[in-house]
Amino acid sequence: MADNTSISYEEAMKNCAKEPVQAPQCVQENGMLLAVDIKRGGQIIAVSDNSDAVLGCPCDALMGSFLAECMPSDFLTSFKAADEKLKQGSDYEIFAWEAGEQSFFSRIYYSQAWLVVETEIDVTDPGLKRSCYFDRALLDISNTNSTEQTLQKLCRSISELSGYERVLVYQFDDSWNGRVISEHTTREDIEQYIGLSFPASDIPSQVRALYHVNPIRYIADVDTEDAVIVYAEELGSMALDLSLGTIRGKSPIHTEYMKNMGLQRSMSVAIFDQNQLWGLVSCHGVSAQPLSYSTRLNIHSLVKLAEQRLMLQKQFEADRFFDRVEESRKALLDRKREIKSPQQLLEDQGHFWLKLFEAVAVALISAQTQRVIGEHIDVSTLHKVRDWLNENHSVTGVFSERDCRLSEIRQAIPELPYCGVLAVSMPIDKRNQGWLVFFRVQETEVFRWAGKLEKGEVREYKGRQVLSPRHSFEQWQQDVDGYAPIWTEIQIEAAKTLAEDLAIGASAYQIEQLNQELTEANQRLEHLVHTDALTQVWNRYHMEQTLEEEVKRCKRHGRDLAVILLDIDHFKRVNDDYGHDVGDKVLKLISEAIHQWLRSSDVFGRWGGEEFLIIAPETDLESANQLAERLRRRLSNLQFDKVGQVTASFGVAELLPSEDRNSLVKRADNALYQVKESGRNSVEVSPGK
Ligand SMILES: Nc1nc2c(ncn2[C@@H]2O[C@H](COP(=O)(O)OP(=O)(O)OP(=O)(O)O)[C@@H](O)[C@H]2O)c(=O)[nH]1
Repeated sequence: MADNTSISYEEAMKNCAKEPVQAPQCVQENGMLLAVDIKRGGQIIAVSDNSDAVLGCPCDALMGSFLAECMPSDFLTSFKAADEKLKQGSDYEIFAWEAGEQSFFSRIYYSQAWLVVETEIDVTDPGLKRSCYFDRALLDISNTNSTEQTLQKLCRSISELSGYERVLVYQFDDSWNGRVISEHTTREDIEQYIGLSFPASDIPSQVRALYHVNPIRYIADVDTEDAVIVYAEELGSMALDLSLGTIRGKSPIHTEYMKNMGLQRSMSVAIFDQNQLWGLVSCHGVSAQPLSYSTRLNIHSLVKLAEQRLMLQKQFEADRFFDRVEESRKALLDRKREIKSPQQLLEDQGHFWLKLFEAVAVALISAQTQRVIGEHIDVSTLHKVRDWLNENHSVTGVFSERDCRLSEIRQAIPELPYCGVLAVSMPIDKRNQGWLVFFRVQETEVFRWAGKLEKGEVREYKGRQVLSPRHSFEQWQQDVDGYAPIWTEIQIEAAKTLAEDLAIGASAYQIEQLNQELTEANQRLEHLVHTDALTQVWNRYHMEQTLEEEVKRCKRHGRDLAVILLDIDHFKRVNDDYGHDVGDKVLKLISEAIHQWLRSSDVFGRWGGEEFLIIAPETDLESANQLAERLRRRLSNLQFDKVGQVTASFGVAELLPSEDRNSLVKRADNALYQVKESGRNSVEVSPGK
């Protein structure tokens, strides 16, 4: 992200990435190295030329001899145990040993078939009461409650423990620029880097890769010459891989970089988040001062403790976030409340989600639904978003984007004013995939860089263009547009969970809708089964059932029950003279009229053709007779379009204690027949009780 686009800069970056980050044939002079051939019984095949200064034994004397012959017994005992552990699979082992008055630390590891032994004298760190500091530091760090606090304590503790004048923590961004998020300095004249960003090129990829192998890099003193490793003659041009070591030689470019920064010594320790390089603790010293191996181990322990605290705090933050997500889920899936449509659920929860996801708009887009909470987005744009998501991301069901300039969705839908998009599919059904989509606006990201990578800082090194170590760490500010804040893993996970819940909500709602439709269909069916299609009064089936019930009820309670059977007179003529349609209309009008003239307790239905039945509960024969007479008169007074007057004949019967419904209707029918026989438009009563 550095402000450099020139070809020479990019080439130089690439060349830098090829550059080894160590001088392979050297070790720093604070320790000595020897390598042995295990197959040849531990014969020494490489020795650094400072062996005399560290072990008191010159290089020539060690070369070709066997470990068992030239190393003291205390070393050999510890070495044996450590070597066993290496054989069991550990990458490296360390152990302390003594010879005469002197204490030593050795670190052993394999470089291909050779076993490498690095040894340092255990110097006493001047002015430090290490154990007390270390214990205090452990307590301090383990009692911290926030990332900021943890890192502050870590920087301060390391500085106190080691005497480094500046200890800082870089956190990497997704482009591997390191931002200084915590810093402790011991002197006022030490420049502060807090808040500044160091470009990715300062810690290139091969350096970052090395931290995965060996999380500590220690430069004892930039000004001392490294010791050269001498190899046994028969090995020709071999080179040991010292990646697992701590005293590997300084790369000239790194040395120069440190000098430009005004540093005499440094140590950096990687901080990991689940095997991902999260950041670096970088310790800077402006004066030469030895740092014992054991203090370096202590610093590593503190970093490991802080790493645990950071991850715990991160988990705690994630838990808090998920607690809020859970709150929302409960509301979405609350079975006690009425079942709501997905749109209603979005309306209920949308504003809460906007805060939770730091978004400006959230939309639910499916074939049936387009609903947005927050900033307005028009429907046609929402359709395009859905179509684009269906076409490009329906398989994974997730799409997240933060970069305006690279965003495929922005290129496909230029009118979409957002560059931050997080979309998760709602698995309602495969053909009709719905999407829950969050939108963020672009924000200006401010970088305060420590120094500027200028074209002029590309230079020739070993015949090719490389980046020159920077001379200037002077601050400059760069405002980078075109990004929305990054969508974090937990936000993506939470969005997926909420979309699944919404999909469940949508299904429940669909089922509820279907149930309602089914109930309505059943009601319609019930109506059809019991109603006469032409006149919309009860049909014969219903009338028979009702009469059966009424007969039973009236007998049980000893109540009266009467029926009136009526038949329209000469109805055939109506059909013949005016047509069937007119006949139908007359039947409908007569039904409507009689229905209106009856009491609500009377049951009126079509018995067949132009014949109708009235069931009159709680009605004796005389009352039924009067009712029939009243109906006959009112009917004969009606005037029908084209047809004019229409009359009907009535047969009345009351329920006798001994009879059933068939007999009751039969007697009414007989009475009706008599009316028809004797001239029509009259009422005849079957003899009563
Ligand atoms: N338009 C129409 N006519 C019907 C319907 N149901 C029965 N009819 C007619 O009603 C007439 C009944 O004729 P008939 O049984 O001879 O009796 P009528 O002409 O009414 O004479 P009487 O009952 O003796 O007074 C027939 O022409 C049937 O076709 C119907 O749903 N619509």
